[in-house]
Amino acid sequence: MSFCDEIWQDVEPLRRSILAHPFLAELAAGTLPPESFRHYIVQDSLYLAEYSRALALAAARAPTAAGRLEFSDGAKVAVQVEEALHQAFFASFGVTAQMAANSEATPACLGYTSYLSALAATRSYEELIAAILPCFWVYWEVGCAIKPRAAAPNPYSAWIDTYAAPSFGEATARVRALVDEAASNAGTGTRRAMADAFRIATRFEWMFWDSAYHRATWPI
Ligand SMILES: Cc1ncc(CN)c(N)n1
Repeated sequence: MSFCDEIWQDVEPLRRSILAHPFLAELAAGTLPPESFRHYIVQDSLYLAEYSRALALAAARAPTAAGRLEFSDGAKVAVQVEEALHQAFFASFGVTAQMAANSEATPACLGYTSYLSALAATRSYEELIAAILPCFWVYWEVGCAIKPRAAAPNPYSAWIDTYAAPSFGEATARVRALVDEAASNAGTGTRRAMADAFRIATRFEWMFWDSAYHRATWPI
């Protein structure tokens, strides 16, 4: 079993909770309240700006050319491709540039991005890329799970299609291979830290959808 297979199995209960989350169930059914999706898409745009920085830092620290290429390309895609998706949703869900610019990151969004930034600043390349992986892999799993049962027509079909696209699956497989390669050269302590980082980032994925579903704000 590869390292990635092990850490994927380790987060099985979290993945089950993600797949069962009402945000995703209602998104698949096309019944998710537009306010919840608007909340998600604005927060996701804040998230992706920071995620792209984490990818750029991973690219800078990657020991191989394959890693530098993959993560620098990912940094570009996070800004260009996913932002284009967001802009299309902003237009159809009535979010103006001004509204997006004035939005503050929620605790879930800031927690996730700050965690990635902290790893990039103070931990190993191995831990950083393990924390980067759920953003690919969890979305790929969600996209593939939702697509066959999604209602049609569905106001969220562009979102579903993006994360069920074969090209997204291929990018996920390439990042997984980089994580496996890093783990195969790492000692026990680093591998344990990588598994922890992967689990924490997967938890943040659940929290991100949950926060959008409840349209969370700061409690004070
Ligand atoms: C929070 C989050 N995680 C993952 C993805 C997919 N790149 C995303 N758009 N947003």
